[in-house]
Amino acid sequence: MDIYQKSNQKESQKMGKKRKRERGSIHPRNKYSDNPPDFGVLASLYPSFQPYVFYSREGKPRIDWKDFNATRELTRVLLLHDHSITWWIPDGQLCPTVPNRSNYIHWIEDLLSSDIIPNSQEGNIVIKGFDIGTGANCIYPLLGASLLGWSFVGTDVTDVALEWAERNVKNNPQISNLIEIRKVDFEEELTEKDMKNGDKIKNYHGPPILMGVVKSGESFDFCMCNPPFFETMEESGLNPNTSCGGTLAEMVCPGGEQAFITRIIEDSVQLQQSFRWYTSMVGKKSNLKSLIGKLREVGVSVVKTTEFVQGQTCRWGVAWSFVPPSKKIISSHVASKNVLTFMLQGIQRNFSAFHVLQSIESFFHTNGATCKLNASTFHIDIHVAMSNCKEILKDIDFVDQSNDLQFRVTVFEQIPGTLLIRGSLKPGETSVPGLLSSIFQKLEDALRNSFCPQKLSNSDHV
Ligand SMILES: C[S@@+](CC[C@H](N)C(=O)[O-])C[C@H]1O[C@@H](n2cnc3c(N)ncnc32)[C@H](O)[C@@H]1O
Repeated sequence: MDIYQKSNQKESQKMGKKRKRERGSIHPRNKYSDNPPDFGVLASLYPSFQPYVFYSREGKPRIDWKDFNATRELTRVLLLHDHSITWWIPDGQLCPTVPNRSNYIHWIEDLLSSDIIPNSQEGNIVIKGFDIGTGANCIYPLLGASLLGWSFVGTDVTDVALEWAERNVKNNPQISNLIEIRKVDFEEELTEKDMKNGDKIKNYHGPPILMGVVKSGESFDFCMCNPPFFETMEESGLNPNTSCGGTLAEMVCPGGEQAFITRIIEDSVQLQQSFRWYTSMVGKKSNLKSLIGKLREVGVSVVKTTEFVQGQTCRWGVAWSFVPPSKKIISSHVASKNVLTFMLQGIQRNFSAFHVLQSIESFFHTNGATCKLNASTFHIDIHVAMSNCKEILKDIDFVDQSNDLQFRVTVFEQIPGTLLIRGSLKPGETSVPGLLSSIFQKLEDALRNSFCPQKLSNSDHV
């Protein structure tokens, strides 16, 4: 290899790493994050896997991702080898990839251990999860129970999914007491014609999802869902590069994932804090945006999103809660000596952080202050000359007219729809006690009126 090829190779490695960083990557706690499965080693340990492994010209062991039998056998040996799970699914059922599904489990683990909402768990209580549409593969309960000791209710609607999920649980007595498979009862069966006409039906009208399935008095730490992504079976066949199987009932729902997840949101409004976190996987980024809008409309207290990237597959995760966020994050007017902050929650969808920044500038500007806006760092340096700013200082009776005030206001995006506004005195600057805080109170009222009028009362008590 000459030097040119070498540098080309280095360059493409660099580009590869850059692309990977840009697109996100496997969760750092994922078992396969530093150790991707070695098909050669697996083939030597598991003869049943051998026939599916071939070697590239460079001598790298590979499998044919379009061969359902190969992907199913890979999942079987990975679950056995790395998780001591005995597992199988019948032909044609959706075949999960283990590293990919593990990312979702680890993201939920992050949410549960974060202090975004207060942790209600004390002591060593087993975490309770609810897997909506667990499938024949029952992958999330099996992984969650074996990796983290979580307990699960896994639901489904089809006989084959329920029968095989039960089998997969029973075949693993070491964790079977942690998993309950629950049948979703419903009267009206969706016909194949209904499913195929899915693109004409935007509202979900299938079997119950949470309401009517969650029993009275039950509560869970989280729910999770890999929803039927597609509106039609034709749409589900768009990716010719993989063959993970998947039947009509597994892959398709009238209205697609948008309708399915919207129903989960509607159910969550009824069930409120019966779940600490509601979560779902989202297959299309365009759907994520409108789902976040819907979540803001129904007044959830927190929304979090993530990207799951595994090889060529990219999916998103959305999580929300009705539990009031930890005081630490949202407390209004946290005053340290020269720094004040307040949160603006429930900002209407059509407004961005930049709109808020501009509105802060115009608030001070129309009140006679001098402002210098820096759009790249989202801050404004403000100079309030007492003699020019009578309006803003009205009702503030302790002002020493001889002193000017210089401070910086910065806008931080916390989560979608929530901004943190921070005001800090210029280094070395001192202020009449309470002056900055009084000005800030006026700014907060003005911003709330402009950007989140309906949230005025809500934000007062969180
Ligand atoms: C895309 S598959 C996911 C299977 C598995 N969780 C996975 O990640 O591989 C969607 C599953 O949801 C089930 N399903 C559809 N509607 C449902 C409902 N209302 N309640 C529970 N499960 C449902 C389907 O039968 C199917 O098994």
